[in-house]
Order: sequence, then C-alpha cells, then structure tokens
Amino acid sequence: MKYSKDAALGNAIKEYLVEKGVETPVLMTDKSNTTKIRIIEKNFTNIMKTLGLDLSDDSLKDSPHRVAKMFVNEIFYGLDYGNFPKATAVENKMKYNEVVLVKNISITSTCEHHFVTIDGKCHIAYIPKEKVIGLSKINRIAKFFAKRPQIQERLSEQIYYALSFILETEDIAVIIDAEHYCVKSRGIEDISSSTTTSKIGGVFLDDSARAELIGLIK
Ligand SMILES: Nc1nc2c(ncn2[C@@H]2O[C@H](COP(=O)(O)OP(=O)(O)OP(=O)(O)O)[C@@H](O)[C@H]2O)c(=O)[nH]1
Ligand SMILES: [Zn+2]
Repeated sequence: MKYSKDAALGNAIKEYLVEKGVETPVLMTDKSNTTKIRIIEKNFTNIMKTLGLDLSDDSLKDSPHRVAKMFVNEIFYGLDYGNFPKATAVENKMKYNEVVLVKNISITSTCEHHFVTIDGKCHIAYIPKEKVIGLSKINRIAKFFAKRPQIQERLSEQIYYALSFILETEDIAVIIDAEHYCVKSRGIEDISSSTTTSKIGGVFLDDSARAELIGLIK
C-alpha cells in the first residue's frame, strides 16, 4: 500500500480509542509480518486439508500463502497502527464553519463473527473549528478502521473518535450503510437487507442539524 503513514498519530489515536472504550479487543503481538504470514499459512493449510482439499492441485497449492498475505497486508492491515494514514490537521485559516460532507465512501470490511465481507457506503460530515483536514484523509481513516475484523457499530465509533481526536471537535457525524455477507450468503440468506449505523456528536445531535445533514446525504 503506497500512502504516507504516521505511526505516532496512530498510537495516539489507539490510546484515545482505549480511553473511549471503542478499541478492538486486541492483545499485543511482537511478531513481524513475515512471521505472521508464515504462521497463518501453516494454519490455513490445515484448514484446507481438513476440508479434504488436495493441496497438490495447481490452483489450490498457493492458496494458504495467498490467504496469509491477504490477511496481514490487505484486509486486516488496520490492526497495525504503524499503517495509520498521515492525516495531520492544519489550521482552519479561512475560518470555514459550515458542514464538510464526504458522501459515498466505499467501505469493505470483514465481519468479526464469521470472517466474511461487509460491503457498504460511509458518509462523514464535520464542522471545522480550529482545524481542517485533507479530504482524502477522511476516506483513508474510514478505510484504515474497515481493514480489521469488525462489527459495524464499532467501526462507526472508531472513525468518529479518530476524527474527533484529529480535528479537535465533537461536531462530527459518521453514518454507515452496509450489507453483511454473513446475513446475505449464509445464515438467514437475506439478499436485500442492509444495516445503517451512525455515531453522531456535537451540533449534529440537534434535530435541525440532523435533518439538514440527512437532506445533504440524500
Ligand atoms: N450487532 C452486530 N451484529 C453483527 C454484525 N455482523 C454480524 N452480526 C451478527 O452476529 C450474530 C452472531 O450470532 P450467532 O448466533 O453467534 O451466530 P450464527 O449462529 O452464525 O447466527 P446466524 O447469523 O443467525 O446464523 C449474527 O446475528 C450476525 O448477524 C455487526 O456488525 N453488528
Ligand atoms: Zn457475520
């Protein structure tokens, strides 16, 4: 992943999420990515063999390594705060104090109960106080927290508190609408339902501001 990272900011946000009680339950690991990939590869080999799959088949033989790389470097890279995007806020010199809304941010995450895909859209709004942030950084922060085993409620809250920490305001709204493949492709097998969650703070809690925001999203 080629983007600028900021581990110091990531670690400060981790502490803030722990304080707010919204951090993902994680235990410390000092294993390198190479070690993690080697261990996951070995364990996924066992899963495939247990299912009776023939790992000498050309198409299957590299799947354990492929899955291990995908877990560590792609779909779960947001477990590592060393990958937190460089998202430094800058002074709000123009004193802009109306809504900034980034709509339809594509999110793919992974359900932590079943380890299948969550696929949806995220809308993020804030009203600047002293600080503003590059627009793409909002998408990047949402994506960082999506790249973990997740539940949708916690994903909404983690994005909210990370932005609140960086932007030094509570005037933020995070709304996610997503389809869960654990609901769609298994279990209840409902192909049409989606789930909306939100974490809203500050002025967006007022009825009129909330109504205005919903109008802008529509
Ligand atoms: N609150 C919440 N629940 C979720 C999310 N993703 C998946 N779930 C639910 O987690 C629950 C896990 O329930 P269990 O009864 O332990 O699992 P299960 O036997 O596979 O349940 P079914 O999905 O109903 O077949 C299910 O109801 C899922 O729909 C999420 O993001 N938020
Ligand atoms: Zn699930």
